[in-house]
Amino acid sequence: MFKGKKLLITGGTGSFGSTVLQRFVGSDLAEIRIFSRDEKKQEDQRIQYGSDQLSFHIGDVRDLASVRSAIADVDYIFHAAALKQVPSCEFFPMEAVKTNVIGTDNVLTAAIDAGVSRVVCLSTDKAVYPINAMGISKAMMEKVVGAKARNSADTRISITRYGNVIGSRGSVIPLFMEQIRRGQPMTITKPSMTRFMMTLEQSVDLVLYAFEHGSKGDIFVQKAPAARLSVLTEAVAQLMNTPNAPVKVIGKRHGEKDYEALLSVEELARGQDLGTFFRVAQDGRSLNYSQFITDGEEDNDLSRDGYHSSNTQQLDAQGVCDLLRSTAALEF
Ligand SMILES: O=c1ccn([C@@H]2O[C@H](COP(=O)(O)OP(=O)(O)O[C@H]3O[C@H](CO)[C@H](O)[C@H](O)[C@H]3O)[C@@H](O)[C@H]2O)c(=O)[nH]1
Repeated sequence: MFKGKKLLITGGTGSFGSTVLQRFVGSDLAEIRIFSRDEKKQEDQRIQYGSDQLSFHIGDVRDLASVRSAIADVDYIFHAAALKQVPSCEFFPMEAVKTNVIGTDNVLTAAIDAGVSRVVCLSTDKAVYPINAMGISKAMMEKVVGAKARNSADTRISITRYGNVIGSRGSVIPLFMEQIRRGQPMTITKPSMTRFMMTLEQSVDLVLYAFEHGSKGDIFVQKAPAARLSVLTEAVAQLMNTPNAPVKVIGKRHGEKDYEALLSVEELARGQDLGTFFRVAQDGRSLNYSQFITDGEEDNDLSRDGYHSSNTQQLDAQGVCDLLRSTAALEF
């Protein structure tokens, strides 16, 4: 599928893009094109890989013209560019709208116009029952993707949703590690909070699965275990050989949830369980609702709970340690 093709990664200098590069540099892709705003991070990747297979485009998904020029002649897109920090999006919600909603609309408009054959858009568990600006903007992003997917004949667009990615840039585990190194207490917001835990490699697997199997508008979710924050600090302390490292409870930050959902009740009821993944197909009905009174389907069983970080498999400290040890981005 990839042989001789050109792949564009928006937000390609982030944690996800870097993991894709580790896997695909040297593959039979003709070109991997990185699209992002930060010239320094692009320069770092250019030096790190020193590969002719890579090309770099400076631009911003908010700017349709820059997106169009980067997308010309591309076959596939992984759309990872996003504002993703919960607290900062709470303070600057319109910035989240510009990047996550309008930016996605720009990427898909340009992709459809350019005849790109497949696009996978990355979303997050925070888009399910969203309560913060980041999640709300990602939920809107999913709606934009759904609408674009419905109306595009030649470009197959799907979505992946996943939870917290261990060791991703700006996330809590590297922060805890840094705090221990500096002899500071680990700042924990609420010990009983749970978060899904996925590795960067799993996030790439999910995108590749969606890329290969996605029909238009499909949402793919990877099943994942979760852990309480208290278990997370215990595991990090253990791996850093500081079992008695102090912890300071600082309270929930703006917009945070006690637990995250990867599938709503309705999505779980109509989703397909594929073993490792769930697939939620797009609702294929048109806006002509009157016909559904006669042709409509029975509601599925809505009695089950959604799929969330408090009812999935819960890891103990040993389980978290095993996961963290397998994460290349973390050096203990
Ligand atoms: O000093 C801190 C900072 C955070 N946390 C807690 O650690 C957990 C994870 O926090 P992160 O900041 O690592 O992640 P978020 O859950 O806020 O959001 C992250 O996960 C999302 C997916 O759910 C997106 O990927 C997003 O980009 C990414 O920041 C949260 O329960 C948070 O309350 C602490 O205990 N102490």
